[in-house]
Amino acid sequence: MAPASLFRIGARGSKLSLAQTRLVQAALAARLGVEPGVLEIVPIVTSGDRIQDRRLIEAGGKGLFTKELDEALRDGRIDLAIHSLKDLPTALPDDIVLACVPEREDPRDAFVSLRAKALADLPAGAVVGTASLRRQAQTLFARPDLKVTTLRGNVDTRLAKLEAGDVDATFLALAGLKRLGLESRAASLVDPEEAPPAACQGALAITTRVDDARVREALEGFEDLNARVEIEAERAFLAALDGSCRTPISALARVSGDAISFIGETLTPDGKKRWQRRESVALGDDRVATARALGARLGGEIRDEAGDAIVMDA
Ligand SMILES: NCc1[nH]cc(CCC(=O)O)c1CC(=O)O
Repeated sequence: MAPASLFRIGARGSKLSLAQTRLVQAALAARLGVEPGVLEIVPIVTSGDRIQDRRLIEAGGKGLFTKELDEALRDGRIDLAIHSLKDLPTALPDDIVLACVPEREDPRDAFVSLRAKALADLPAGAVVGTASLRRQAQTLFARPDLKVTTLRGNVDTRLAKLEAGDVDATFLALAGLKRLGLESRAASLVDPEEAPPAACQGALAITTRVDDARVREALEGFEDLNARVEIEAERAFLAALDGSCRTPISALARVSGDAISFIGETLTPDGKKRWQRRESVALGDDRVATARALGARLGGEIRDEAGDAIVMDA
């Protein structure tokens, strides 16, 4: 007889999403002292997965990957939803809450290439493929002599295209490679001081209904407070910059003891201009409030400084 379901966990059905959802399932089951099987995984197809036309994805923004999960929470088809935090919009619907941020995986980008150990080693004119506007801009900022092109698809597809020689190099989140057991594909790791990753990279989000006390209670103690503090700083930075999908934005906060250090930047898509801030402050008693204030202030400073230069036309 199948065990009774305690909670149903919704997530996108992609390989990476299911891999990270299984990790959460195992860790949460261990924390609650139950068999993993009673936390049932329910794959949910999102508009972002269905729509093949990139322009529609850009028009709909990040919400295209979360709307169906929010609806499944509302309908009671699932009790909690797992997201990559970097794909979660900064503003959530009023009835949905970011209930828990589990332990964060390594936030760094991996440089992946069969031709070079690092970006600096690529020959002039080499082609770096990535669908990420941020990675394109950072590449051109560091190496204006390279070519950038879009490289789409899931992690497997992108690695296959690299192997087929479509591009000379790409960047992938190390966290995703690790969760898929593909860490060995990383030729090197990007130093966040040189090119910070996407805000919230490597972190996962567990969302639920605001009024679901049973789930919120079960998630208490599963949160990693340092990860929460870091992502709150990074999301506040994003929100202050009004991160449209068309603005390359990077942000990384790291908590160490009572201090938080933050590095964040935005660039023009052609990589010709970059606005960057870095700062460390003491966290004090209200760690989340301090982190949010820091991210919001630094994001606001960059917004004021860059002004129209970062409001891109389509
Ligand atoms: N943009 C897609 C995406 N969203 C989350 C991850 C995995 C890493 C993470 O959890 O931050 C990836 C793949 C990538 O950027 O290489």
